[in-house]
This record gives sequence, structure tokens and C-alpha cells, in this order.
Amino acid sequence: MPSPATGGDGAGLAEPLLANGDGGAAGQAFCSGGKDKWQWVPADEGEEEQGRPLLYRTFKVRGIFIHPYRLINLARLILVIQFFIWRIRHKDSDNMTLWWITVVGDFWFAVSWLLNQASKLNPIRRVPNLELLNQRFDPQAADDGDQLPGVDVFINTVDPVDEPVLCTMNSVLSILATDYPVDKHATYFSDDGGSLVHYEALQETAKFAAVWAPFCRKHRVEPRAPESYFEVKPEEEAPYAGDAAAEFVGDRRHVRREYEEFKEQLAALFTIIPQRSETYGRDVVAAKGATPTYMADGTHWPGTWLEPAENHKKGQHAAIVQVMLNHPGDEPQLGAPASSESPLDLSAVDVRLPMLVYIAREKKPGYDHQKKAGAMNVQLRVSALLSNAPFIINFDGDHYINNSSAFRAAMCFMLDDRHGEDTAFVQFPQRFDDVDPTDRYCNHNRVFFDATALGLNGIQGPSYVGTGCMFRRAALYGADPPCWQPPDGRSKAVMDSPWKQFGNSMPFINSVPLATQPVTPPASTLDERLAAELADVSTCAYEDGTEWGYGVGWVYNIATEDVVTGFRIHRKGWRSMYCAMEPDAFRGTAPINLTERLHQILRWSGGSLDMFFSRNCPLLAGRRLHPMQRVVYTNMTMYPVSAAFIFVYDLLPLMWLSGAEFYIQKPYTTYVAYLFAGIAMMEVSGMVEIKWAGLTLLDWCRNEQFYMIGATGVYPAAVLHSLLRLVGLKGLPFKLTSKPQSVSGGAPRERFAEMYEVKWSPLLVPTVVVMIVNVAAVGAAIGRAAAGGWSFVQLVGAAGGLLFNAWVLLLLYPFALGIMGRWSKRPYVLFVVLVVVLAAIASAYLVLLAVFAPRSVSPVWMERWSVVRAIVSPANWRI
Ligand SMILES: O=c1ccn([C@@H]2O[C@H](COP(=O)(O)OP(=O)(O)O[C@H]3O[C@H](CO)[C@@H](O)[C@H](O)[C@H]3O)[C@@H](O)[C@H]2O)c(=O)[nH]1
Ligand SMILES: [Mn+2]
Repeated sequence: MPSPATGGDGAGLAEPLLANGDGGAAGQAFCSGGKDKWQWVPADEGEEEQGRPLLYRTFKVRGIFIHPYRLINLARLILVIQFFIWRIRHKDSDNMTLWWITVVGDFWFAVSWLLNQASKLNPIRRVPNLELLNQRFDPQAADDGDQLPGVDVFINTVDPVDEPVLCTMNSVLSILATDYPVDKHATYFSDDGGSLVHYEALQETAKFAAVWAPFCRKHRVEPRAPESYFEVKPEEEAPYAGDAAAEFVGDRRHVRREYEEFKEQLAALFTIIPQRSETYGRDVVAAKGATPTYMADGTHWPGTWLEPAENHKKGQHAAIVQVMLNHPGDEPQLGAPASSESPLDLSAVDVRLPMLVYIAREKKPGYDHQKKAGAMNVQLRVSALLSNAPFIINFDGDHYINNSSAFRAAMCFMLDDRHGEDTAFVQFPQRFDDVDPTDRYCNHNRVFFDATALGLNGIQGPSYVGTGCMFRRAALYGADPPCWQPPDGRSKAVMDSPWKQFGNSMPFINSVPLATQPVTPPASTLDERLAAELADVSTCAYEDGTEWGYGVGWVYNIATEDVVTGFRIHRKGWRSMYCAMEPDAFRGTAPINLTERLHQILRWSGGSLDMFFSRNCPLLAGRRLHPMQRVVYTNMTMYPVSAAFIFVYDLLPLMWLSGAEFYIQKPYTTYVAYLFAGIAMMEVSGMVEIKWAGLTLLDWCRNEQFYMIGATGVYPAAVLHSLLRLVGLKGLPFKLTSKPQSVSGGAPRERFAEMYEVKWSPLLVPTVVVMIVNVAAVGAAIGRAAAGGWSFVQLVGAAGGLLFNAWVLLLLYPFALGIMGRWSKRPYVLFVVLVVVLAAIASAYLVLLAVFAPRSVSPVWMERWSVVRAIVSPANWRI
């Protein structure tokens, strides 16, 4: 395959991109603990005195926040215990079955609250010191010992339409242009769709990168994903950071034009490829009854045919591994001066591009390809044979690098003298671009990424969340961390019977011990033998009978590979680090359509339960797992179970409809008082959490709301899924998350158009039922109260119950908006409908009472009723 030009030649230049690589922002963040982070105080002063260079600094929450926070939670714990003692002593209810259900339910809530809270009692922030890193790993002064280590970058995609190809290629561009030594990182693009569109788009991208990457380096622009870069309004732009200010405007205009052209080329691929195939394939079609897909040079594309044919269809084709950009060599290359062809003066810019490899692993019918985990394990082996960097960072196709210092930031943790060696991965938060300003579907997950993750950071480290995470290769291979290695220094786990563990490729096995070495070996040159080996490690059969997917690589047989893979590493005793930077390290796109979002939560919660009922159950882990970390993982895997109880509780209001007096627990007022106190304390604790984590009230409400929305429909489905699996069935099918199409290069669409789309799915039904039940309960209670004949105590009881209903409805509010579709642009419609429906139910209920239980209705109403009845009674109808 012809490989696109890598740019001009030239010689000898210190990499300009390194000179001042980290930029000022991160430096400031280091001093103060970040913008607006007055809640945090340094926690590592002692360590500084020991004279070690601290590549990152540690901060803990200021006492004025954390002490009250812990105190409230202690008080709540006492209250909860007291509550149960009280309940057990007062076994008094109108229905003992319900009493038992609620005791068990309340107990489960208390436990899950405790598990959840436990993870957040010691939050820690860590801020990388990029300046120090750059000093220590200064390329000018460097001899071999002091170079930044290599990083292999994995990026995954499946479908050029569902995951718009322009978005994916933007991510690739942001990686190719990132601020890390060009010869020290290599990108492995996994195309699980085996699509020629991806392949040719990647070729175009490599060509465009020859302009884009040098432009970014020359002017030090951010972010380095062109779509996002050109979207920034001039007034929001960061101050110019390069050293050719005079040329900036002209260069930018030129690159922008090239980018527009590049976009058109990508969009055209969808028509060019079918057209080309038709032209080439005219005679073949009749003979084979299918249209092969042709590459530009007239050969068949093995990935897929336009019409499927044996061994050439989606899901059935040989492996394709293609080096698109070769390893650039370690000598910098200056670009060409401005010319009539290219007005961009690159004579002082290193124009090399990092290595870029296209992979479509073999697909065969009948094989379980293990989705993303399977794809990444192939990337792991292919990269081992080509560049074998000791570090790996992985991205979903829709996540791009938003802050070019991110790789260096991760290195601050990996290379630090304190815990660096025992750190298996550095997780960055997931941030999203396309979410609506109110974050209706809680896509930002702020409570998790700004509070929980910091809590985990204070224990053994954050869990792995699937993207934007830098790994130590050895940890993925199943090695032990140095702190748990036997004194002879060699990790037994890795080298006992390597075939059984790693499969039959000798070159791969030989690469394993090298992966732990700090200095990357030069990338292998691609000869025939290597090409054959690459194809071999990308076959389906390669992993048969090995440890891949169990003890080695990303974990298999689970709806989500992320948390469980992180867990498998933690249980070996490794730690992980959390790194939230400003500006955000990476950004991606989130599903902003309700149904997509629910399917995503379903996959996550289903995966969690899968994990609990697997060999990776947190309760089964050995002593290397920190006790608190075990608690955290137990919570992370068991949380969907609560839904079973929540669902019952949400339906309890049905009892209002019976009209009779009914108490789950007597004395009822004490019961209610306990519940209110418990809930109130939880809310107060939440408010303190908002303060130390720097969240907004809205972030926090969204979190509560989405928990409830999940708990009514999705989590019960997840429980069902794991029950199905427990009895040996397949469980629920999980689908790829579709990404918003607005960036796919077509006509500009309305902003957040996706949010207003309603796609019905069985998953929506239970939540709708819960909503109806609660609305009906409120209506009925109003009718009942209006009918009169309730004592004061009964009224108070009813008011408490109504408050519960109203609370449930408030929590389900985003869901209600979601199923309103475009109407939700005018939320007041919802309230009008609500009032009308309530009035209707209340009157209907009143009528029912008047007909069936006239004695429970006050005489005033009965009088009116007799008038109405007189009118509607058929006996009085005269024709
Ligand atoms: O057969 C497959 C299926 C998916 N993917 C890739 O996996 C990534 C994530 O899949 P997606 O359907 O987009 O899931 P999301 O819900 O967007 O992803 C979240 O949830 C996943 C776990 O379920 C994590 O792996 C992700 O990192 C996290 O962002 C995407 O890049 C896909 O291209 C593959 O490579 N092969
Ligand atoms: Mn995604």
C-alpha cells in the first residue's frame, strides 16, 4: 500500500515543540491546586523536605469542609442504626409482608449508602508538575537515561456512520499533533468494521496531518483537533503561545482552507468508494453475484464488499495490518520554507509525524469477538511487535486530545519516585462537548468524576473508565507491581509457561520482558516475516486456550470491559492515579438522546452485575486489594440491586387508591420522622460535597435524578440480565452507542437536535408506569381529601405521602422531558398537562367514591353528586 508523504526533509533541529511545552495554565494549577480550588490544601509537605523532586503534588480537602462532612456522615450512621433498632422493636404494621419487604429494603439502602459514602471520606487531588518533568526530561541535555518513555496510543472505532468518521479522524489528528516527542509515540487505529471508508479516511488524515501537526507545533495552538480548534471564537482564544506571531493569521487561514478541503474529501469517500467499485466491478458482479469493494489501486478491499461475499463481509474477513506512517527516526527534520505551493514557512519546525498503523482484526462468523476488549487485545499484540512502548493510552474513537500536555501529565505520575513504579494506570476524567447546557441526561457525571473519583484517589486509585487512560504495559500483561514482587525481583506470574499465557507468537513472547524496560527499543522494520507475524497475532484463533481476556489484556465475557479490567489490575496490588487537568485533557461526545443514554446505563449496570457474579467478584480478591477499595468495588458492582426495592417503593403509592387507612409501620409519625431525618442528613452531606468538589447544585440534582431514572427502568433490566446469565442464558444484547451526527459534515443541524428525538424502547416502559402510578396517587389523594371525612392525623399522613410522590416525580422530571420530544422545548406544557390530569383523576376518584362508597364522601359532595347523577342518569334521558 502506498504510504502517504510524511512531509519534507531537512536536518538538525531541537524540537521546538518541547521548548516550553506545558504552557502556563498547568503551572498555575500546580501552585494553587487549580482554578478556584481554594477548598484544597497541600498534603505532601513532608515529602518535599526529603529532597525528592515531586513530579506531582498532592492536595487534601481543607479541614473546614472535610471535618463537618465526616461528622454528618457519622451522625447519619448512628441515626440509621438507631432506626433499625427502633423498627425491629416495633414490629407493628397493617401488613407484615410489606413490613418485612421495607425492612429489608431500608436495610439494603442503608448498606448501599454506606458503601457509596465510604469511598468519599478521604478525597485527594493530585496535580502534575509539568515544568519539573520537562526540566528533568529535557531533550537537549538528555543522554539515554533521561528521555521520556514511549507511548503506544490505541484508538477504536467500529462504524463510520454511527461514529461519524470526521469525528474519529479529528481524534487521530489530535493524537498525531500532540505535544510529545514524535519518535516516542505510535498510534494504533483499530477499525472493527473493517471498512474501506476508515482506511482511506486514515490515509487522507495522514496527508492532512503533514500540514496540521507542523502548524500546531509552530504556533502552539490548542486544542489540536481541527474541528474543535476552528470552532473556538476569536474572543475565546487563548493568548498566542508560539514564536511566529506575525505569520499566524496567514498560516491559520491557509490551514483552515486545507482543512475544509480535507473535510470534503472525507465526506466524498462515501460516494467515491461505491462509484469506483461499480466501475471496476462491472464484469465481476454478474459472475459472483456481489460487488467487491475496490481500493484506489484497483485491488480488492479484504475488509468488506459492498454486497457481502464469503470472506469479504462485515464480520468475515482476514486481518489487515497496515503501517500508514513509518516510525519517523530520532533525528528531527526541518520543513520547507514558504513557497508558492505552500505559504506555510516550516523551515524552523520539525515536520516529522509519529508512526500510524491501521488494524482491522480478523473476523469470522461463530467467533465471539469480544467487542472493544477483543479489539484492544489485538492492538496490544500488534503494537508489541512494532513499537512495544512501555506505556499505552487508549481512546474511544470519539475522544480527542484537548490538552496537548496530557501525555506528559500522565508521565508525571508514572515516573515519580514515590509511587510511580507501582502505578498501573492514570485515569483522566471523561468530559464531553456536545451535552446541552443543563446536562439533562447527566452525561457529565460530575459527581463521579469530581467527587467519587477523588475519593478513590485517596484509597488505591480510581477505577478504569474505558477511555483516556494511560497504562503500564506490564500491568496489562498481568505482572505484579514491584511492591508485591518476590525479593528475587522477577515476577513469576509473567514468565511461567509463556505460551499458555500469551499464545504462540515467539516474537510477541520475546517482547514481553522488554516491555518493562524504561527505554523503548527502536521500532521494528516491516519485513515479510514481521508482516506474517502481525497477521497471525490478529487472528481469531490466536487467543484460543490462552490467558487473553482473563489474566492478560482487557477482560472478556462482560458487557463492559473497563471497570473489570481496572479491578483485575488493582487486585494484583497495583495502584492507579487520577488526573483532572485544566483545560480538560480529553474530550468526547456523549449520547444525548434519552434512549441511547438509557441503553448506555443499561450496559454499564449490566456489566457491573456481570462482574459481581464472575471470577472478578470484589469479595473474592486477595489481600492485595485495599480493604476500602474492596468496599468501593462492591458498591460499584452491586448498585443495580437497589433498583428492585426502589421499584417496589415507587409503586407503594398505589395504596392511596385503596382509600383505606393503611400504615406500613406504626407508630407512623415516628417512622416518617426517621425517614425525613435520614434523607435530610443525606442532602446536607451532599451539599458539603458540592462545596469541596466544586460542583454546582444542578450537577448534583442531575445525579440524583439519573439514579432514580436508572433505578426505575434500567437497573431492574440489568438485574434481569444477570439473572439470565446466571442460569446460563446469554443475557441482554448490548448495542454500540450512536454518536451525534451533527459533525459528520452534512448540512448543519439544529443544536442538540438529538435530544428531542424520541425512540421508543421497552426500557422506557417501567419508568412511565412509575410516573403514572405516582401521578395517579397524587390525583387520588386530592380527590380523597376533597371528599372530606379525613381526620387531621390522616391529612398529615397523606401530606407526607404526597411529598414522597412529588419527590419521585421531581426526580423523574428529565425523563418526562425526554419522552415529550420536541414539546420539551416548552416545559410549561408539561405542567399544564399535569394539572389537567390531576384534576381529571381527582374528579374521577371522587365520582368512584360517590358511587361505591357514598358514606366516605361528605354530604356537600353527595348533594352535588345527586344533581350530576340526575343529569347523567339514563332514566332521565328524554328523547
Ligand atoms: O465491537 C466493538 C464495539 C465497540 N468498540 C469501540 O468501543 C468504544 C466504546 O463503545 P461505545 O458504544 O461508544 O460505548 P460508550 O457508551 O460511548 O462508551 C463508554 O462505555 C464503555 C463501556 O461500556 C467504555 O469502554 C467507553 O470507554 C466509555 O466511553 C468505541 O470507540 C467503539 O468504537 C469497538 O472497538 N468494537
Ligand atoms: Mn463513547
